[in-house]
Amino acid sequence: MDTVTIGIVVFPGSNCDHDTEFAAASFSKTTTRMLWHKEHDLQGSDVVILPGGFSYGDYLRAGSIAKFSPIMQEVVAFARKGHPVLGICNGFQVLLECGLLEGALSRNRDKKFICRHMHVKVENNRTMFTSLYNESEVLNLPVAHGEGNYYAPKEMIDSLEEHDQIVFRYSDAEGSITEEANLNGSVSAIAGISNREKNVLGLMPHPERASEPLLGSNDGSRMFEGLIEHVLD
Ligand SMILES: NC(=O)CC[C@H](N)C(=O)O
Repeated sequence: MDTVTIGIVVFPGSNCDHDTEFAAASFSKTTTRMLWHKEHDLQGSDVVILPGGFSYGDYLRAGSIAKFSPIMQEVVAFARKGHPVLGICNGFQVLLECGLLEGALSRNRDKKFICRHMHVKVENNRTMFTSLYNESEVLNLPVAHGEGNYYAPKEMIDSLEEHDQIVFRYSDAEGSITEEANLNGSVSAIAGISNREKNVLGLMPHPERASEPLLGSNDGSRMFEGLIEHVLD
C-alpha cells in the first residue's frame, strides 16, 4: 500500500470535518474521503475519523443520536475488525454512545463551555495513534467543549488502567496531574482513552487544530503521522 485513505464522517452538525480533512490531507501519502452519515459505504477507508462538532445539535446528550446514523453500523463493524477509528471531541462522544469505548461524557464541572489550549500528558505511547510521542510527553492541544467531563465508575477506571487504555490525561505544563489542570472535572483527569485492542481512540482535545505552527501548536500532527505510518507499515 502506498497511500492511506482517511474517511471523515460528516453528521448533520459536524463542524470540524473540514479542519480534519485539511489536517489529514496535509500529509503526503494520504487521500481523504468525506463520508455522509446516511451512507453505508466507507469508500475504501483505511482509517475512519469521527470529527468534532454538534451532531444533531447535541440534543438529548452529545453523540446519542449520531449513534443511530446508518454509517455507524459500518464504522462499528470496521472497528471490530481491528481497523483504526479516531473520535475527536464530538467523535469521542459518539464512540462512547455506540459502545466502542467505555464510560460517558457529561457537562463540564463548571457547566461552562471551555474553549482554550490545554496541556495533555501522553500516558500511553504504545498505540498506533501515539507511537510518535514520548511516554509522559506534555502536549499543547486546544479543547472546545461543553460536555467533556469524563465519567466511569471505579471498577471501570481500574480496568482501563489495568489494560493501558488511558491514553491522555489533562496535566499542567510540567506533566503534573492537578485539579486546576483538569478543567472539566473528568474522573482521573482522563482526556482520551482507547478500547482494549487499542485500534479505537477517543479524545476531547483537537489534534487537527494543532497541526501546524501557525495554529499555535503543531503537537497534533504526530497523531496523524503515527496513524499513517502504522497503516503503511
Ligand atoms: N468541538 C466539539 O466537538 C464540540 C463538542 C460537543 N458537542 C460539546 O460541546 O460537548
